[in-house]
Amino acid sequence: MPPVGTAAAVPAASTGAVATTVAVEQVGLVFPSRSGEPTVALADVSCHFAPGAVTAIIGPSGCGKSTLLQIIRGFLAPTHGRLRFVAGPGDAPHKAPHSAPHSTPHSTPHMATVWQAFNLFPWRTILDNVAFGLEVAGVGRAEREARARAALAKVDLAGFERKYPRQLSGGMRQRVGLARALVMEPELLLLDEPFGALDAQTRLVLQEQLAALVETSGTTAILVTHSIEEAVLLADTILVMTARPGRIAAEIAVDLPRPRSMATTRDPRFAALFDHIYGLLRQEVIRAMATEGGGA
Ligand SMILES: Nc1ncnc2c1ncn2[C@@H]1O[C@H](COP(=O)(O)OP(=O)(O)OP(=O)(O)O)[C@@H](O)[C@H]1O
Repeated sequence: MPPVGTAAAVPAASTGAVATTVAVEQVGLVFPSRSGEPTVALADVSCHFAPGAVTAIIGPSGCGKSTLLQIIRGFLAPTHGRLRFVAGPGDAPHKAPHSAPHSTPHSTPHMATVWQAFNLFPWRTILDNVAFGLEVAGVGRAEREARARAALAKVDLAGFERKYPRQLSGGMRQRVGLARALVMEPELLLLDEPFGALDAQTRLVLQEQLAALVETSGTTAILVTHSIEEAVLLADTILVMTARPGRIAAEIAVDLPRPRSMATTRDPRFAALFDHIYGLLRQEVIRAMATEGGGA
């Protein structure tokens, strides 16, 4: 698993993230196979990730969600199609608009990723785990420690700086993972089932915390999840993917007010969105099961 947040260009402390638009244009990816049929993971995926907004990607297992994220991260090259990144101020509905909007083409934005596996270095303290990406980028000790402390405070882990990962619960370790991504002040934050390995109660608390963090960060965020509830709670837009080969089946705007919390899940609009997405997903899951059953 690659280390998190090790890109070379690190914004200076407290400058805040510059949001990035990601345009995915007719992207396809085929995994070759030495024996048997190649796997068509993605077919002609076109979608748009708005600057400063949270976009959730949801779809049946194996439809290519993680593959799409890996392409955006630059770890996989698409077989066809292209990606475009545009730097500019965030204009997500829940964030304050900037006074002089502008945007410029951008080669590769500064990205950070939070994976389901914690991937912390067991021999480093929590502070040194969070500061790792800054250390790799050559940021001096005093600044990186100050930034790491501030990131830990954002995820309610002030006071745990000198502990080691084994001394923390799973939920706390995942918050360290989140702090490690946030400390890099990424223009693009990629979240691949970040809470998938956690128990239900811890997951609820972390979803609420993440909702609060993304509301204030201004970073463009892409969240891959299996949870409809998580998608509706966190996202401005939800992309529902088809069964493999993955395409975008629907793009759904989530117009629930922010701040959102568990109380939001009792809003009738939440239930309506949940049912709509469940209906779309159910069709795709049944289609995926039929394809697998047919041996395709
Ligand atoms: N390195 C690889 N080589 C060959 N096939 C692969 C590789 N990585 C993924 N696949 C296949 O590509 C398809 C898409 O995989 P991917 O992990 O992107 O799906 P996903 O939607 O993220 O799945 P899940 O929800 O189960 O995590 C699957 O059929 C998977 O088996």
